[in-house]
Amino acid sequence: MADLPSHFEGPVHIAVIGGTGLQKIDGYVPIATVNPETPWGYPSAPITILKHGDVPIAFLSRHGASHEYAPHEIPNRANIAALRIIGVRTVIAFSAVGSLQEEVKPRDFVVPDQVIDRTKGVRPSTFFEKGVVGHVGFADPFDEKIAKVVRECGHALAGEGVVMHDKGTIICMEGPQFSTRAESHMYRSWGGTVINMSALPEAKLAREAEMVYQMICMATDYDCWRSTEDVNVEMVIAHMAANSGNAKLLVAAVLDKLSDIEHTDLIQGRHCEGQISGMLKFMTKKEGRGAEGAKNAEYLFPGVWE
Ligand SMILES: CSC[C@H]1O[C@H](OP(=O)(O)O)[C@H](O)[C@@H]1O
Ligand SMILES: Nc1ncnc2[nH]cnc12
Repeated sequence: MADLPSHFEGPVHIAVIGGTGLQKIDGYVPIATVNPETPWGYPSAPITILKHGDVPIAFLSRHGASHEYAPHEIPNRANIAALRIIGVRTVIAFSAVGSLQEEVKPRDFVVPDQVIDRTKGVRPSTFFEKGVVGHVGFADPFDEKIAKVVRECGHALAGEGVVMHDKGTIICMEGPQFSTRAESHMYRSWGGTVINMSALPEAKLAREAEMVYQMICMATDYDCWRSTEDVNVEMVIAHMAANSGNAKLLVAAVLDKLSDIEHTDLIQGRHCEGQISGMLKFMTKKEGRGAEGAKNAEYLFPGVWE
């Protein structure tokens, strides 16, 4: 990667954020690595730009190039801001999750449609502060249009052994320790389908940044509610490694589908455009706006205060 250009001309509309066990995606030619410094610092790793026909793809490793960031240390604001500044409007986020339901077996995929926040407030989770107030709708944290594409791709790969669950609620816990048995049972009673440590604030920040965001989960364990074998890191890594072929097939199919001309407006996030930036100006009156907060919002949305 060292000798790749550190600049890429032209916007990249689609990004994949890879998580545990998906630190890179193979089969694509890398054409650049970019590492923008944002008002919130640098992303967790340089962003690789991959050649994919006429529709380049950005890839970012959530936990860093060597998995050096624990879930609570991930520079989520820098990650989302850096993707936004290079043009990304659609994020496919991949996550290794514990299953909270019998029918979601290790190595199955889930396209979540809801999330319950069990993080502990220690992660910076908004771009809007320091004299700029913004409240965004988050009733449906993921994007139904992208979810539909992911589901279709998943079901089309059934012959390859891909098992896809069309809906589900993620419990996003703080970690880095796994849950207690009592917590795991409680999450089940809440209707949780799967559990991870990284859906939030990533999804909230993507919403604030007017980006289309959909997580794809792959189950790696039954957490600790099932009283069989309790989750541990080796188990997570082993299932991820064993099924990484299918994970990559699925991601590739989704990228191919999203690159179709019919999805141009979707991947450019046209249906979200202006929803957040349009609201900011009316929220905090000009005379009360903080210089730093205003400058940060301007970074995300050039011209927002005009
Ligand atoms: C290694 S087990 C816990 C770890 O795995 C998941 O990572 P990611 O969502 O980035 O795939 C989970 O969220 C935890 O961060
Ligand atoms: N059981 C679990 N709890 C939280 N995050 C996870 N990631 C994978 N398995 C997990």
